[in-house]
Amino acid sequence: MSGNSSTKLSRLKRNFQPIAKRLNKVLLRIGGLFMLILIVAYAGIVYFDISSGLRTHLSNTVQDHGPRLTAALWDIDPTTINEELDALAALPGIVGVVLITPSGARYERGLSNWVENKFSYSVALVHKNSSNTVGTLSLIGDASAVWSQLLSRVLPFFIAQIILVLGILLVLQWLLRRVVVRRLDALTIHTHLLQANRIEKVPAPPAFATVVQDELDCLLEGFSSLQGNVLKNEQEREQLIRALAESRDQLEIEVAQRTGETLYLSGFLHMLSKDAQRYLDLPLDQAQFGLEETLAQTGVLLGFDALVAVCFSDEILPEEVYLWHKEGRKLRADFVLGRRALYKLSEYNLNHQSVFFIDTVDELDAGCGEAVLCRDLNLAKLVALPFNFNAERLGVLFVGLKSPHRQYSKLEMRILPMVVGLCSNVLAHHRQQLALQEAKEALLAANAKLALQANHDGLTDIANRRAFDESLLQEMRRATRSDQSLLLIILDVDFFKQYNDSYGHGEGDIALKKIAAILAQFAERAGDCAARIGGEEFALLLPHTDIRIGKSLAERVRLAIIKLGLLQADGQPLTVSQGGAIFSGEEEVSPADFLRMADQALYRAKNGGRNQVCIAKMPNGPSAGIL
Ligand SMILES: Nc1nc2c(ncn2[C@@H]2O[C@H](COP(=O)(O)OP(=O)(O)OP(=O)(O)O)[C@@H](O)[C@H]2O)c(=O)[nH]1
Repeated sequence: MSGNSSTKLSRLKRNFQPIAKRLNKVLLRIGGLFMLILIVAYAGIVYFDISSGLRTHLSNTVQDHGPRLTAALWDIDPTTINEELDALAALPGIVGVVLITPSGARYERGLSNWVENKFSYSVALVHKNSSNTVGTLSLIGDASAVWSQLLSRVLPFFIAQIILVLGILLVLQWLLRRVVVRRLDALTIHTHLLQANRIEKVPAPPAFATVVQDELDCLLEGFSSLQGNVLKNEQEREQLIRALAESRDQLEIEVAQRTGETLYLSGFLHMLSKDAQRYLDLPLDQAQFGLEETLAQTGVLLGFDALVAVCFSDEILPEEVYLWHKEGRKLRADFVLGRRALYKLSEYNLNHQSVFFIDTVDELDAGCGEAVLCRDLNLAKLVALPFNFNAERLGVLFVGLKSPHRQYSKLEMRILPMVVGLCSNVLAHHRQQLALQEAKEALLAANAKLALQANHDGLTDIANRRAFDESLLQEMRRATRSDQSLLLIILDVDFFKQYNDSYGHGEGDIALKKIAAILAQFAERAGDCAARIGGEEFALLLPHTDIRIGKSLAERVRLAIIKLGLLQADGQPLTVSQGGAIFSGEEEVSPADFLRMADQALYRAKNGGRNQVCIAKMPNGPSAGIL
């Protein structure tokens, strides 16, 4: 306890002590007064008792000695009178004897001043026979004996009274201390300890046995009320704190649960998003495995027994079933749910994407798709979650349980739509990918056809003029870069007009095709090009071919065409004239110049009698001119 608290306690005690002291004084005075009254009363009683005893003693003495003294006075016998008087004076308690005769004679023994003595007894002595008074006898009692006797009797009483009163006072004081002062102390301490932060540890205030309407009672009542109020407030506060703590704990539990759920959900979402990402990277033919992996992960995580994603058939694909089963069970081969064959799965559920529970599999028709599914997969209950994509009914996800007692939890029912969302996205993506692939293939085919049409000659199926021009430019650049020679041969069918005229255009076309096919055989290397560049005019572009090889090759072409056996109407074989040119890669000529060179050589071949080969070199080259 601090110094300040001690001072406070002392001050409190000081404030209450005068009450106790006043009570002590009152008790002391009442006790003293009571004792005094008792002693005085007792002394009075004793005094009267002693004095009356003395009087009785004197009276009895007179009774004893009176007759003899009366007889002696009647007989006037002085001796006897004196003897009797001496005898009387010698008696205890008698300090003086006075006898006065009618004649005035006076006999005295001992104390003579009897008038002042309160304890004297006088009696007239009367002769029994004559009834004459013969004298007056006065006996003087011993006052000192009375006082000493009084003292001897009152003193013990006085002492006893003092002891008794003191004892009573002590007892009263003890009781007062016990009942009042100690309680005052207790109240003081109680008051001091009466603080809000330790109110529950403060002992109950002392209780008085009797109801005393004084300030202590008021104080006590006040303290009790105060403590009661404070305790009540404290209890209410504790209840509130407890309730608050309980609410906080509950809140913490809920937060933890929600956090757990959120973590679980986010983990699940993470898994799904990873799966979704994975699907994008999967080749088309592996989408099924990817989806079944997702179903497996979902089933294992949530503790289901089977997950089946049924994707309805459409114009592109037949019905697809993606399955995961805990024990590896498979579905019957002829299992078909179909877009409209769903048992009990109402139109409403399908249209509104709402979950449909099939709690009792036994209620299903034996032949329906769900019954087959449950039987094959040994399931007791199903939940069906339809899924759409772009307002198109895409399919249904079935989540099956083996035990009829296992329930679908709220958390699961929050997660499953995510799986459904993923399924619908994956399947839609899969189908879109397939459709896209088909479209792409068609486009590629169309493009290829177009490219073919753009670069190929429709009649002869070899390169056309456009492709030839590109090839010529390309190969001239390459020849320049690699410093390699490039051979260009222009071929023109001789007297083809006659042939046409003789056999018709159809036969002419056939001849052109056959010639083109021969040319294609001589342009098999990479970079070689056989093209139809005019009506009956062809070109051969052969990289890495020098003049010697070129001449030999042109000769073989000429012979090969003759060997086709195409004959003019006069029996002569259908021949071609060839004009060639060599580009060494060094000359600075354009494709048009190069082509013109070959054309000039062809012109010379025609003029030279046809069915022959003329090959020219660049005019600025080392061997320019016609060979
Ligand atoms: N059947 C057919 N004939 C064609 C085609 N293109 C051009 N011709 C014909 O080829 C002939 C070319 O005749 P000309 O230019 O007079 O030359 P030529 O008769 O071959 O005589 P020279 O070239 O001088 O030997 C024409 O009759 C054309 O009708 C074609 O695609 N099909």
